[in-house]
Formats: sequence, C-alpha cells, structure tokens
Amino acid sequence: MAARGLFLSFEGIDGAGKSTHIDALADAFRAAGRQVTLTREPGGTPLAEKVRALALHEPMDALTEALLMFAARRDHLQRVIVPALARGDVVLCDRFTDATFAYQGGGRGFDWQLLSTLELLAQDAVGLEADFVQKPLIQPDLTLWFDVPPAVAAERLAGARVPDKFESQPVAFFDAVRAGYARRAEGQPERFARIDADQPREAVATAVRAALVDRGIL
Ligand SMILES: Nc1ncnc2c1ncn2[C@@H]1O[C@H](COP(=O)(O)OP(=O)(O)OP(=O)(O)O)[C@@H](O)[C@H]1O
Ligand SMILES: Cc1cn([C@H]2C[C@H](O)[C@@H](COP(=O)(O)O)O2)c(=O)[nH]c1=O
Repeated sequence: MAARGLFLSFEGIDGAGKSTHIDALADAFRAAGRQVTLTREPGGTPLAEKVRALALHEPMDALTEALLMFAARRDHLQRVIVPALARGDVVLCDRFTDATFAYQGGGRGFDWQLLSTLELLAQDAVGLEADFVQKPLIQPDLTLWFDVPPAVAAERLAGARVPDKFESQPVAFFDAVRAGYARRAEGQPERFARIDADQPREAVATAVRAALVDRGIL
C-alpha cells in the first residue's frame, strides 16, 4: 500500500526565502524514497496559472482578489493536490490558503470571517473525490512559516527581479501581511512551524530540517 500522502505548505512575506529551501527538501524526501509533487499558489494548473498572471499584475479590489485566489485553489486541489495525496505523494506547495488570510486579510484588510467562509467552500473535501481525507476541510498537515522582518525581505529582493503588484507594496503593507500570518499561526499552532528566516541560508535550512525531524516527518 502507498504511504499516506503528506501535504506541506511554505509561507512568508515576499523575499522571506521559502523558495530557496523547497528544492532541497524535495531532494531529501526523494532520498527517503518518497514521490514528490512540487507546486505553488496561485498556480499549479493551467487555469490557476492564468489566474496568477491576472492577480499578480492587474489592479483589482480585495474581494475580487480573494475570490480569484480561492477559485484557483479549488482547481488546484481538484486537479493536482488531492490526486497527489491519494497516490501517497509528498506535496510541497509554495503558498496556500494562509497567504490569502495574510495578504488579502492582513495586507488588504479584507474581512477575516468572510475569508473563513470562502475557505470552507473552496476546500470542502466533498466533491473532491477525497475519501482518504478524514477532515472535511482540506488543509496542509504542516505549514512552514518563514518569518522575517519586512525590511530584511525588501533588501533581499532589491534588484533581484522586476517587482510584481504585491512586491511593489511598501514595508507597511508587509508589516500587515506578517501580522496576518502571526494571527493565523496563533489560531492553529499545531499546524504551524515558525522558522526564523532572518539568518544565513544554512541556519535556515537547519531550522527547516529540525522542524520536520521534530514532528517525525523526515
Ligand atoms: N537566508 C537568506 N539570507 C540572505 N538572502 C537570502 C536568504 N534566503 C534567500 N535569500 C535570497 O533572497 C531572495 C529571495 O529568496 P526566495 O526567492 O527564496 O524568497 P521567497 O520567499 O520564495 O520569495 P517570493 O515569495 O517573493 O517568491 C533570493 O535572491 C535568495 O537568494
Ligand atoms: C497564494 C496567494 C498569494 N498571494 C500573493 C503573495 C505573493 O506576493 C504572490 C505570489 O508570488 P510568489 O513569488 O509565488 O510568492 O501572490 C496572495 O496575495 N494571496 C494568495 O492567496
């Protein structure tokens, strides 16, 4: 029988350094004999990648942004995440729903309760052919939150690439996004592992591994 699927998400403000560590983790899981599905949000399917292009580059209000994120997520769950978990894969997802709470909720000030309602709708296991899912709401098993002061992240991103709509926001926006992540982590402490990302890459990599080893995941 295939090993039970494992769903890990990676979160943090832009430039926190999460993408830097995802490939190395994928290699570690493969070395342990696991199949890995690497994916991201918004995105991960042809439809959701189209939504990504719109959401990251077109101006729109916070409700439109939130609805697009959840629509893309539903497609991503149906076509990629749920089938991968059913196969027993380790799913490594660069951002998931906590990003919607942090960016649209914290950063843009959109109603937290309404986001919770949308989360229940979009991540409802019913209709996703997910008989293996015990809980009605599909959530990551563990979320690694790369926490870093916005000024540090901005310095890392400066000149690295042409900034998108979110990356062009001022530090105050990212202070609010960071507070959104903190609120989410406080509400679901068993699902979150906070990684101090304001350290050299090697120290962050050690902290990531320790978080997984401590929970018996690696
Ligand atoms: N610990 C670190 N110290 C210094 N620089 C770092 C560290 N980790 C990553 N970087 C650099 O910071 C930049 C952003 O890193 P990365 O792309 O991994 O962040 P990210 O969280 O995935 O960002 P985004 O969400 O915007 O894609 C890259 O240039 C990367 O090389
Ligand atoms: C899932 C999700 C993402 N965002 C924002 C966060 C980032 O600024 C971009 C994605 O870019 P990345 O380079 O892949 O990190 O989108 C958001 O606002 N809401 C969401 O739900």
